[in-house]
Parts: sequence; structure tokens; C-alpha cells
Amino acid sequence: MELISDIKCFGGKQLRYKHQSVVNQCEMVFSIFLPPQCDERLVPVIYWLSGLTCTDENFVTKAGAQRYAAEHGVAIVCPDTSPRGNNVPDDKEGAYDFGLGAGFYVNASQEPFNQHYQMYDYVVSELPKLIRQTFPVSGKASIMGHSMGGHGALTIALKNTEQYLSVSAFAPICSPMHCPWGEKALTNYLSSDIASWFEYDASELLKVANLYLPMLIDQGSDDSFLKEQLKPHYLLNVADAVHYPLKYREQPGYDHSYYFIASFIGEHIQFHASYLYGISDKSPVLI
Ligand SMILES: N[C@@H](CCC(=O)N[C@@H](CS)C(=O)NCC(=O)O)C(=O)O
Repeated sequence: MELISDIKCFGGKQLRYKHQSVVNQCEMVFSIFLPPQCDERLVPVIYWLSGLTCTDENFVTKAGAQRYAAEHGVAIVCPDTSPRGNNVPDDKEGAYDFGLGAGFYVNASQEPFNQHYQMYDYVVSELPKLIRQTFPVSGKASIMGHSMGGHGALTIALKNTEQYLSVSAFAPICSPMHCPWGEKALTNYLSSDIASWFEYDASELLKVANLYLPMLIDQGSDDSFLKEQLKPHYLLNVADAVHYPLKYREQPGYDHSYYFIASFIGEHIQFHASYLYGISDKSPVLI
């Protein structure tokens, strides 16, 4: 692993590294914020998954999360949103919503994407192992994300309830099976057989959830992607039907941007810290 940058921030460190990923078969870059508490003890980790067109750096430079992470004593890990490099295939037309910067946090099974696009395994297994081996972090983790990354956080948490204590999302794609961004990604990374899409659709996964994971979602009412792409009603209808106690907040007047994320990131970090530090009771219940 190679250190790219090391910057002091709110008494802690904002670090950036590159390493060779086994699952993605390419060099990957990630960022990690270590709060000042790391000087004395192990801290829990929150994983942040970004949206379309982002790298590991959008959240680091725009969300203003470091102040809250330092206050609450949590590390924040930000992976990139896709594999990258000369040999990594991209969208045929170089569109922003597929390929580079748009890995959708799935394991691709379809040529030519299956060789490098294994972002699900990267985020769930390879990166957390590397983080635990390298940094002063405890085994406790939560996960959050935005848009495509909100879809990633929700699906990954719902499929790995033992690995995360809480999950949250800003403007997540709530049912990729039912929106143009998701349909394009799932068709090309998986197949045109819709049966293969269910395991990467948060609304479908919520239908069969048997453990309750604390879940917070913020959605701006003036988000230009709300009606065509994000479609929270799919998730909310399932949550109602199966009595899943998710906390959904429509935030009046906010759009899809990092200004929206910056406005509520403090509350999301506080939400996760309350479970990571055992202040709130996760009490997983069978539903
Ligand atoms: N209109 C945008 C669509 C992509 C977009 O809005 N991306 C969101 C996530 S879905 C984002 O975080 N962009 C980077 C940023 O705002 O820093 C574009 O073409 O770049």
C-alpha cells in the first residue's frame, strides 16, 4: 500500500492511499479520515459510498464530515466508485452513468466487465480487511452513501447485517430494477435476465429482511433525480408492508448535491456513532 497524501484536519488525519486490489485486478485508491482519538485507542469505522461520477475525494473535500467524525471518534473510509486504469473497460459512449465512476457496488458477471468490476466484494471484504490490518480501528462498522452509493450502502447492509451496526443514505437509488440508471447498470454488469437483479435491489432485499438494522434516509424534495431515478416510494411501500422501522426524512427545498449532504452529514454521523458506541440499542429483532 502506498501513501498518496497525509493532511492534518480537526486534530486527526485525512489520508489517501493506493493499493493493488486482488478482486478488481487493478490499482485502487481510497481515502480514510482518522480522528484524534486514534492516538489513544481503537475507533469504529463508517464506510461512505459515493455516487455517479465521484472518486474517493468528492466526499472528503465537500461534505465537511471530518469535524463530526473527530467529535464522535469515528474513522471514515471512502472507496472509489469503480475500478480504473487503462485495461478497465468503460461505457461504450463514455457516458457518466455506467463504467468508470459508476461501478454500482455489484459483482459484474458479464463480459467484459466481470474481470475488474467486483465492487461488492471490494467494499464488503477486501477493503475492510485491509483497513483492519493497517489502521487503529475496532471491529465495529456502519455504512452510508449517496445516490448510487446510497443504493450500495442499503443493499450491502441488508445482505450483511452481522457486519454493520447501522446504515444511512442520502437520496439513494431505492429500486435500481425500476429506473434508467439501474436498468442500464444491471443489464450490462449482470445480464438482461431480471432474476439476477433482485439481490442488488434495496426494495427487494427489504421484502425478505429478517433482521432489523437501524436505517436513516434523507431525501431532498427538490432533487432533480427524485422522480425518474431515486423513487423512494418503492422502499417506503415495502417498509410499510413488512413493518420495517426505517427513518425516512424528506428535507424540503434540498437538491441532490453535496450542499444537501453537508447540511445533514453531522446528524448521520451522530446516528451511526450512537450505535457504534452502544449509546442506542441496536436490539436486532426478528421481523
Ligand atoms: N449531472 C451529473 C450527474 C451525476 C451526479 O449528480 N452525481 C452525483 C452523485 S449521483 C455527485 O455526487 N456528483 C459529484 C459531485 O457533486 O461532487 C453529471 O453529469 O455529472
